[in-house]
Amino acid sequence: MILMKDIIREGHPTLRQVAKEVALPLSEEDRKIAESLMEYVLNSQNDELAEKYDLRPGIGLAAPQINVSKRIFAIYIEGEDEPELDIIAINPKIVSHSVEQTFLGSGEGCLSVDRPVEGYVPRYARITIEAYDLDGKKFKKRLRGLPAIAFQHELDHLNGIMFFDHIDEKNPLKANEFAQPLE
Ligand SMILES: OCN(O)CCCc1ccccc1
Ligand code: NI
Repeated sequence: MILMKDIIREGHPTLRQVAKEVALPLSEEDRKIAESLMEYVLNSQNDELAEKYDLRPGIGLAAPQINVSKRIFAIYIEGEDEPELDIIAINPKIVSHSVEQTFLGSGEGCLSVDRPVEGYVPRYARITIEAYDLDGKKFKKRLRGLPAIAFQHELDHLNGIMFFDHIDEKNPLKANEFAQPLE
């Protein structure tokens, strides 16, 4: 299982690389990588396991964060009756997006960043995405809210982008006129 010691931190060059597309159907090795990312995300949201293994909670994890420069990530966001988003995404793409932007009022963090970085991270408010699942089957989703933000945060990792790259240096808490905070 993935532990915090397996997660590389800012300064590690792999976090700034553009990750490689993955061959389909998935090799056994790539399938195990994808499953281990989701296993970490779920474990980290389980209070008992997170405490037992000293895991920092995260709603997503991308392969580059365990020093695997491949276009794979996992996201799990709990919901009322069912998860808001529960995906393993292989070779993910944003195929269209709103002009309108959004941002988390509390800013963003990252398992690969061991410090708080203040500031709004502007994201597209609504996105249409395409990706492949573990079985190599293509799927398409329309996302908004936290699922849309999380998808963009993880996709950034596959392109060597960190959340703080989007924060306005001069005025970190400036939200441009298009951006509506996500309540
Ligand atoms: O890349 C995964 N990660 O570092 C865990 C946190 C993900 C995250 C996603 C959206 C907004 C805030 C934090
Ligand atoms: Ni991150």
